[in-house]
Amino acid sequence: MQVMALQISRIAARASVCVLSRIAFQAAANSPACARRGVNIACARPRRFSGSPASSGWRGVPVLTRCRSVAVLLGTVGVSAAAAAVLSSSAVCAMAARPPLNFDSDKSDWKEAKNKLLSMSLEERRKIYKTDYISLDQVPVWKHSGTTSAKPFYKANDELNQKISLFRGDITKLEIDAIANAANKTLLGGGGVDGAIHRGAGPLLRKECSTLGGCETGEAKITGAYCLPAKHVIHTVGPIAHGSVGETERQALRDCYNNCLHTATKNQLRTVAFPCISTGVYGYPPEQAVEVALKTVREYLEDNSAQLDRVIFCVFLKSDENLYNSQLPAYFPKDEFLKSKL
Ligand SMILES: NC(=O)c1ccc[n+]([C@H]2O[C@H](COP(=O)([O-])OP(=O)(O)OC[C@H]3O[C@@H](n4cnc5c(N)ncnc54)[C@H](O)[C@@H]3O)[C@@H](O)[C@H]2O)c1
Repeated sequence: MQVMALQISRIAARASVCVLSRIAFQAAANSPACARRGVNIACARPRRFSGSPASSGWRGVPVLTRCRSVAVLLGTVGVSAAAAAVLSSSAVCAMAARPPLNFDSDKSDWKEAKNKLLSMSLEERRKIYKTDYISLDQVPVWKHSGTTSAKPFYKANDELNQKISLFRGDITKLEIDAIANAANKTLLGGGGVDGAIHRGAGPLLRKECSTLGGCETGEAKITGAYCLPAKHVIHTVGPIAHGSVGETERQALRDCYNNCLHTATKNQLRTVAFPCISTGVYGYPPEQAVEVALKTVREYLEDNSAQLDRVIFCVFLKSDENLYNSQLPAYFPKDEFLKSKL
């Protein structure tokens, strides 16, 4: 913003100097005094020759008055040029005096910080992370272990199988386009994965979240990720099940995965990671949640595979890792797996 102000002030200063000096010289050029001396002033607008140069000029105006008006004009030019110089130099000083943007302070402007981070190169961003990071090439594509009892629900599709990963670890370390957050309706942070994401991102995440007006169950809202290795956080609110799950809870959990994927592709994001939404404090039984998660992601990829490169199921608990390993072959079967079943 300062740069723009600086440029505008410079342009305005130059324009005023040019206009005023042109008027001043024009006045001087037309004065009979110049005509007598045969002075040819370059900036006077060339006119088609129509008789002697003295034929026009300030006929009937006293010489002293003419000199005074030219002096006033030139003085104005001088003053405006000086004012422009002062303005532009003070703007430059103001910019130079500004401390560097602190991405981990709630005193910083979250919009400015978010835009700055999104414009940075990967190397520059890596200096901002508050945590160590795991790049995408360190997250392998899921591979069948070969032994499973799960009956396949879909045809084998190797293109889709190449877009799925199962990763056990801390979602806040993943250096990808977006991580999903199992938030609550306030979007102002809490505990579990929500708390970890807010701690890793720093206070500007909460600052941006506070402008979103909360989030309904099943909805998804996107923000920057600030000091996290991910570029964005997609916040979603899972259903509170507390052990019992009906169609309402199933549909709400489906909506969480669908709306997060839709938010990602709408923002041209191609790599997304999900925690096990609702299976912690919200009490959704993990063995039921895994089926909703895999089915929803499979069906979204059937229709939108060109828009996504990787969907990572980021589990935290060993029990969840075992669940996903046992269920993945049914939702993402592979050819030789099917042949062996026939
Ligand atoms: N778990 C807590 O102690 C606690 C306390 C208050 C609020 N919350 C949060 O819980 C509510 C949402 O419940 P929820 O069951 O959807 O979420 P959750 O309680 O965070 O659990 C969701 C899943 O995320 C897993 N998880 C936890 N930390 C990480 C991590 N760093 N990386 C990857 N996965 C992780 C966790 O094991 C569980 O499988 C929200 O209010 C939110 O603020 C959690």
